Amino acid sequence: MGEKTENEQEAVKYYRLSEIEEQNTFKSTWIIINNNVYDVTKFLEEHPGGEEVLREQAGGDATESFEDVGHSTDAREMAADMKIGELHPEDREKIVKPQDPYLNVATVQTSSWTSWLIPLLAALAATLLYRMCTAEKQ
Ligand code: HEM
Repeated sequence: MGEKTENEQEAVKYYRLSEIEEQNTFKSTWIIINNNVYDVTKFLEEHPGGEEVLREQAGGDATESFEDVGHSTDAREMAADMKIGELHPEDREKIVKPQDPYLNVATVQTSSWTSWLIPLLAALAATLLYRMCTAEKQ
């Protein structure tokens, strides 16, 4: 009793990202953590961190938020009970979130380039204006 056969242990259910993304409702809430898919529908109300944070991640990758909180071993064991499968290997690269901050950094760098160009132009304009004014007096 309770013993798993070799087949049961090996059988991993793979879900495509598109299927997981649909499970973002009250009726069914799935989240992805480290490429594992968890059905947290029944856990929403019990979550010590609140249901809101889980619903925000519903249907998507919650790895970063989950790790940021520094969940206990207990929490990880609870998660293991809710695991229903894994993200399809072909879809794993689609959820690489850490790239986003780098994209943001690039955007910030572009805007800082314009932020020194504008004062430079303003300074040039001021110099020209000053020269024009002093020229009139001579
Ligand atoms: C299956 C997934 C999850 C399980 C089983 C779980 C379980 C738990 C448990 C047991 C705690 C109590 C503290 C601890 O033992 O570490 C906790 C706290 C917390 N969780 Fe989760 N959690 C899950 C996913 C998430 C996700 C995805 C987020 C963020 C989006 C999150 C945010 C938090 C926060 C902010 C706390 C801290 C609450 C506080 O200290 O007041 N959790 N979680």
